[in-house]
Amino acid sequence: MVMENKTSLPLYEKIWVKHTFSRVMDSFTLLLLFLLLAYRVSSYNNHNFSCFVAFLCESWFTITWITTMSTKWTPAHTKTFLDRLLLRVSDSELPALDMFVTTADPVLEPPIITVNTVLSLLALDYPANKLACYVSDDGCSTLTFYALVEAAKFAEIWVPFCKKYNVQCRAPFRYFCDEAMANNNDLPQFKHDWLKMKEEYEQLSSKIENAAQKSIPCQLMGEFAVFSQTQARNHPTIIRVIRENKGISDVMPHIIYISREKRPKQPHHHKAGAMNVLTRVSGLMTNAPFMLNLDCDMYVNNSKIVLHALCILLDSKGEKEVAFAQCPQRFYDAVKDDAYGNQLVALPMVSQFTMLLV
Ligand SMILES: O=c1ccn([C@@H]2O[C@H](COP(=O)(O)OP(=O)(O)O[C@H]3O[C@H](CO)[C@@H](O)[C@H](O)[C@H]3O)[C@@H](O)[C@H]2O)c(=O)[nH]1
Ligand SMILES: [Mn+2]
Repeated sequence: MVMENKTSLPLYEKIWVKHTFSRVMDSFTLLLLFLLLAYRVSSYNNHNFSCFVAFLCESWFTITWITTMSTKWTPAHTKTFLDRLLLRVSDSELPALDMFVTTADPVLEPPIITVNTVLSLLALDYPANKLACYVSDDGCSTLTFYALVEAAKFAEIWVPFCKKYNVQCRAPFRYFCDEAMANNNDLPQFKHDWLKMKEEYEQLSSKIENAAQKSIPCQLMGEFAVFSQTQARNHPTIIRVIRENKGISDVMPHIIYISREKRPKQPHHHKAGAMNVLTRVSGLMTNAPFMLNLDCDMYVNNSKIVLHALCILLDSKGEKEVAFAQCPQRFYDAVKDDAYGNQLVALPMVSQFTMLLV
């Protein structure tokens, strides 16, 4: 018997979920929809306007139904094998990664939220010298820049703390929400470090909060001077390296602030425009073969997420077939009963219910 070479084992596996019953039901529903449309066409009468409107609405519903169904047709769980990846690729061989965070408005998207997103990225379980975090600020906000400069200082203690105690959720505002976290580690030093870290985070929050209360968040001198002649929608490009990684022993990744050029009559193409600039600037500065993108109101809740994604992207099959890996989104601080439907829980239920009405 030949022992299987450990380095040739797949790095991920797709586990298909069986759902024959719901497939049969969905196919039946689709058949009913087509029959209904066929009936509308066959009984079409030029003078019956309501019949025409009904036909249009039902056609639209059928298209929406098919689109929704196609996303649920072949559900699968993806299982990744981190141990196999780490056997195959050593720390020094792991590829570099450029991480992009976009923010657009310091009022609608408070900088403390963006700061938490950035902190969760800086503390990822991945060699820090391979990581660069780029923040695109479409609001060209002194406050956002100030918050990032302060966050970079806090990160110098936050990142080692997360790694030392293997913290799972590395966005401090979520981590410190749960007092139980203070007691879930038996190391004698932990409680002391936890309290200190909480205090430091509260100081960072209040610094940013105080700066937000002022019309000018801080003195526009030194690295802030560049903001003295800018307007949110009329300014040249600003690129600032907030923190530079100093090599293999440094635990902090690069942090780069970018506010792309904006002119009043020039279309900026929203997030797509920002992403375009991020890829161009990072292409010149670090040019990593992989990119990770988060909105400013998201955070990483699994510190090994990059390794999981690499299991898919570096796998011999995945390498050829997969262009990107995306995590399912989970929502925090949702409004009771999801009144605005943000969590997309209601959509499948509504489409089933509408079917009943049809
Ligand atoms: O001119 C802009 C407008 C938006 N954004 C950023 O783009 C992201 C998403 O914008 P948002 O208005 O929050 O859209 P959402 O509907 O909440 O986001 C979802 O939908 C977007 C597309 O509509 C996707 O790009 C997002 O990834 C997805 O989370 C945020 O980080 C914004 O800061 C910019 O950088 N520049
Ligand atoms: Mn959003």
